[in-house]
Amino acid sequence: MQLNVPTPSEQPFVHQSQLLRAVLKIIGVFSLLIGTINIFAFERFDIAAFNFVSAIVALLLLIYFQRSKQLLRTSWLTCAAVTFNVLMFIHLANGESYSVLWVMILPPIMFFLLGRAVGAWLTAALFLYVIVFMALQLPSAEPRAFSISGLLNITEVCIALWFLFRFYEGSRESAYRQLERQSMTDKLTGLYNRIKLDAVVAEQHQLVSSGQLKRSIVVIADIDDFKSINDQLGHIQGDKVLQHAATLLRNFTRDDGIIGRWGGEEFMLILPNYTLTQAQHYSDLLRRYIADHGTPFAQPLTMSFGLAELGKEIPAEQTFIRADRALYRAKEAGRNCVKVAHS
Ligand SMILES: Nc1nc2c(ncn2[C@@H]2O[C@H](COP(=O)(O)OP(=O)(O)OP(=O)(O)O)[C@@H](O)[C@H]2O)c(=O)[nH]1
Repeated sequence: MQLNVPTPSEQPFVHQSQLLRAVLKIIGVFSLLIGTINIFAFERFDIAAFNFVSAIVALLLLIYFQRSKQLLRTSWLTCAAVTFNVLMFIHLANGESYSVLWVMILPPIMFFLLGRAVGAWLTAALFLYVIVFMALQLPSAEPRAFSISGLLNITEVCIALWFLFRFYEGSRESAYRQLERQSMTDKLTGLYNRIKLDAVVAEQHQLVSSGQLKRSIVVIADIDDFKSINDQLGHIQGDKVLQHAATLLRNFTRDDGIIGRWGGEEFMLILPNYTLTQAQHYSDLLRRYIADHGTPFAQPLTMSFGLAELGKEIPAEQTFIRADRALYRAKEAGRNCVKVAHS
């Protein structure tokens, strides 16, 4: 259950940086392709020159970003370069051959890179500009038949939008999954946190109540005399002992149950389909496994265990209370032992 999760502070930066790099690469590749088409298919060297310049600008921005890591500045420069390029292309083509369609690639780029508010204002302003520009062309416009260049523009814009949205959605989904993992992970130990444990217990309770699961046992495991470990070694080393205890718990339980950090020096293990007797035996083996390993600082490490079965009729919180009372009895009995709450 160990999860490698980036720290929350680096997460948005990673996501935005990936987006920026993808946008610059897409712009670079597209500009090269379209420039080539403009030379060989239409002999529009002026437009092709713009395309090649924008490919070079995209490459330079990519290099600049790799070196400086200036996310916001590079995002603004990218948006400015793309806007300039699209508007120049529309002007050079006099708005003909569906060239105005290219304005459609601006919203995804601006929204991705500059955020919802700035993206909304900028794209609205650019759309307005293009509508006015087209309106001014109306008096001199002649009705034209659908042309090969019009078809190409439509195709290119569709492909560009497809790539942009496909990448964006993939990147958004992976960011969401990472956030989801973070929200259920205890930062210190990498085990499930209390939020996730509450959800697991609620789900198990529901399964037991509906008869889909025969039974489920909640085990609370607490490190003995952890305060004195902290006092002797200091808080930082105390954290390492907690991490070590988490590793031992994870290594022993593997797929047998669901394990997490309940809080402080307390852990919770949920054992679906175990009887109380089986869970008691299992917990005793776990107790011995931990005592045999000690702390990484050659000190004894023991844990006490309190067990309770999730009951059909009683609320899940009552099971926590009963398991906690059993744990209390284990502490009173001298620690390093397992006690069961019998209904
Ligand atoms: N290093 C470290 N210590 C913690 C953390 N969370 C809680 N603690 C410490 O855990 C200790 C728990 O102390 P007590 O509740 O007295 O329990 P105990 O010393 O383990 O005694 P028993 O449970 O009765 O065996 C306190 O000193 C807390 O400061 C943590 O994240 N890191």
